[in-house]
Amino acid sequence: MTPTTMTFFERFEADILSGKKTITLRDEAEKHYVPDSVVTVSTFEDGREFCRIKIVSVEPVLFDALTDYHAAQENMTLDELSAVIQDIYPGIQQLYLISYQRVDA
Ligand SMILES: CC(=O)Nc1cc[nH]c(=O)n1
Repeated sequence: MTPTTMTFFERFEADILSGKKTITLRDEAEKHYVPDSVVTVSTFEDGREFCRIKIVSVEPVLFDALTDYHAAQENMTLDELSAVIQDIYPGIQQLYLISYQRVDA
């Protein structure tokens, strides 16, 4: 079934709303998003809905293959992105790069 919701940590909300963060890296459990589908986005902490996004693409990427380009799309340095991903997904190599566009409400 096509997922219709996605959660983000509250600390990412401003970057998503401003268009500075245009990708998210997720694990195996969240690889089933479908390009062109529209997803309601809410905060992980309290489930507050704050926007909708259209999924552009879903591609596998290894943690060790992350680059400055990926980091820029997350509005981070590569060191910051690596630390964030290691914190959220400790020890995971296989990630899924989900690219998205904000959809007007
Ligand atoms: C809630 C949650 O897992 N949020 C994540 C995980 C990875 N990247 C991201 O932007 N947000």
